[in-house]
Amino acid sequence: MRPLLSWAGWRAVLARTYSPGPSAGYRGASGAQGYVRNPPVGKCDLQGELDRFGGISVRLARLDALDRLDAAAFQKGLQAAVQQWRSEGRTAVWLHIPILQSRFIAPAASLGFCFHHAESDSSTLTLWLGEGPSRLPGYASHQVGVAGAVFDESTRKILVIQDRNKLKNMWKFPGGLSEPGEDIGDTAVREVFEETGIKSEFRSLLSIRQQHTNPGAFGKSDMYIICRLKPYSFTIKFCQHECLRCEWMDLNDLAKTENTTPITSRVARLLLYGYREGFDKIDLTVEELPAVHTGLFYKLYHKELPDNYKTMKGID
Ligand SMILES: NC(=O)C1=CN([C@@H]2O[C@H](COP(=O)(O)OP(=O)(O)OC[C@H]3O[C@@H](n4cnc5c(N)ncnc54)[C@H](O)[C@@H]3O)[C@@H](O)[C@H]2O)C=CC1
Ligand SMILES: [Mg+2]
Repeated sequence: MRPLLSWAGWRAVLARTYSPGPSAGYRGASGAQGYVRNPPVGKCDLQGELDRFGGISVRLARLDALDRLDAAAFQKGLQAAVQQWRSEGRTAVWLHIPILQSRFIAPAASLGFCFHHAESDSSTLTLWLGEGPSRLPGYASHQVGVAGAVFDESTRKILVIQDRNKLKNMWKFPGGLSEPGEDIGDTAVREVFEETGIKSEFRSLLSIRQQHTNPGAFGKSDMYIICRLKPYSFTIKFCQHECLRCEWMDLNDLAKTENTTPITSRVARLLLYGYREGFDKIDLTVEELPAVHTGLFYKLYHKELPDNYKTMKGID
């Protein structure tokens, strides 16, 4: 068996942090902005990253000798490293721990580290070193659910389901949770298809509900967004796992029935208003725009803006 890495060796490794250089370019999950890939440091190649807010990001997965390190040696080394970072004026430490190295969580916690977030295969702990209370941003605060109000203008019918897993069965729109990285409209179309077999396309965003300490969101806040969709198939083949019933219902009936949730009732009435007075009265439409700093694109939802206002041509 190879010997465990000594405290002195671990301290030397951990205490070595790096400053961003001109070739910085990597953006870490912790929000790390500048980063330089460093030359290997002996057997333990610590990738210490300094972010643009003066915090240090330590990824234990990048340490060569991790398997040979015991929790007590880690704690001593981390304590010494924190002391050094503090003396260097660092603002915070982000500690990324692979799930199989979770034995390092308790020693870090005993030094004041707290959980910031966890993904399926790793956890991230933080320690604020700066002045006053922590200014580190929290992790995701909401779960996002999206439903599709699939409305067929030619028949005035709307697609509704009753959820199999609810104690009280009320009519509601098919929908479900958004996948990471999924556009709102795509979630609505996917969920509607999975739950009802109906194919549809996105038209607009109709409403957003925000609810805090939601039991279905693990006590976090829930954002529930309802989209207007246009159907292009009509034969229902509903999911037996999730739905008890599914049907095309007259929009007037849905707007008047008591056997529905308040949010479904309100959106049915909103749709009826849009159907009679023009959907432009109720629709938030979407446009893709480029992000200035990242070169990425995003979707912006708002009431339709006349072209002359988009270009500001002829507007004083
Ligand atoms: N006011 C309304 O009309 C309602 C709105 N919502 C909103 O819809 C969104 C969620 O939609 P859903 O249709 O519930 O999600 P979903 O369609 O993504 O998933 C629901 C399915 O996930 C599975 N599932 C969920 N929790 C589970 C657990 N703990 N164990 C095992 N299986 C589980 C079940 O198969 C369940 O049928 C949320 O944003 C929520 O607030 C949900 C219900 C009613
Ligand atoms: Mg669902």
